[in-house]
Amino acid sequence: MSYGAYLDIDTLLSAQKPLSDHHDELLFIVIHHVQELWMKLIIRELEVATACVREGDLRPAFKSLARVSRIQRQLVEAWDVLSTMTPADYLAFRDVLGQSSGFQSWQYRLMEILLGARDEFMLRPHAHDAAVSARLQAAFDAPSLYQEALRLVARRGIPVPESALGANPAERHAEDEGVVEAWATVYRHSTEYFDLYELAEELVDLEDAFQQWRFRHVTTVERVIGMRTGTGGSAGVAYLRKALERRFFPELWAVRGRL
Ligand code: HEM
Ligand SMILES: N[C@@H](CC(=O)c1ccccc1NC=O)C(=O)O
Repeated sequence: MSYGAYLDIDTLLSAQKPLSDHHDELLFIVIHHVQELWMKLIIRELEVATACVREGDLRPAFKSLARVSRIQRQLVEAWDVLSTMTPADYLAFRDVLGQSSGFQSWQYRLMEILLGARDEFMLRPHAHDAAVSARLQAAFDAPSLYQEALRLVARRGIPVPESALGANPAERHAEDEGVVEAWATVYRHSTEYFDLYELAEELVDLEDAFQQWRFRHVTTVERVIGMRTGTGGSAGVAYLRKALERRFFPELWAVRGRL
């Protein structure tokens, strides 16, 4: 066994296939590949963390979530490299992208779904791919990390509204006053519920970093293509700004104003 054989480096390094001769297209491809690889690991850790929370086994869940946080730092930092690409550098090869777009990143959607996002539009771009669709749909129909956290809170004897516990996990979770109250109990009695309190803070860290990623994405997009519409057919910057308003754990943010 050699380094190259074990890591299948030839496959890895043959996957960057620029369609133009423009210098920055390789950078554009590498950044996406790096981000997709990190997303692959995040998905695994989120699946493990969700299963652990379901079992009430928080120690390994914290280990996974700590790893997710560190990977997220890498994802956020990666924008710095891409922001060295000027509008002219990007526009030189943008045409070769056709109608392809980040909308079609199934791993990104899976991360959002595992965390608790539930929007039918997320599944549509993947309808043509049976394997991917099945994986997204399975996550969509299963309790999210957040739902498992709320179920654990309820099992500890803190009242959580039945609707938020997810009789139907595929239903969209809207901000719920009763859930804010449940988290307020955890935060007010943090010595009694220390592990739940720690879990809540880990989730806030995770959403904080996710928002930072979205913010750096939209800022990079604005500096590179301004207010142009996206190749995926959206309004571009305006759409991405709207996505910044989507929260996975709305009550964990709301509770901070109530303590
Ligand atoms: C110059 C670089 C980039 C530009 C100009 C850009 C532009 C855009 C635009 C305009 C959209 C909205 C969809 C559309 O209409 O096309 C979008 C969505 C998206 N992009 Fe990028 N992007 C860039 C780099 C990246 C990178 C490096 C990633 C990392 C994987 C990424 C991932 C995504 C994802 C996941 C979405 C969907 C977001 C959502 O629906 O909330 N993009 N991008
Ligand atoms: N939506 C971008 C294109 C784009 O960024 C993109 C195209 C193909 C593969 C990945 C992409 N990255 C993220 O959206 C644009 O409108 O320029």
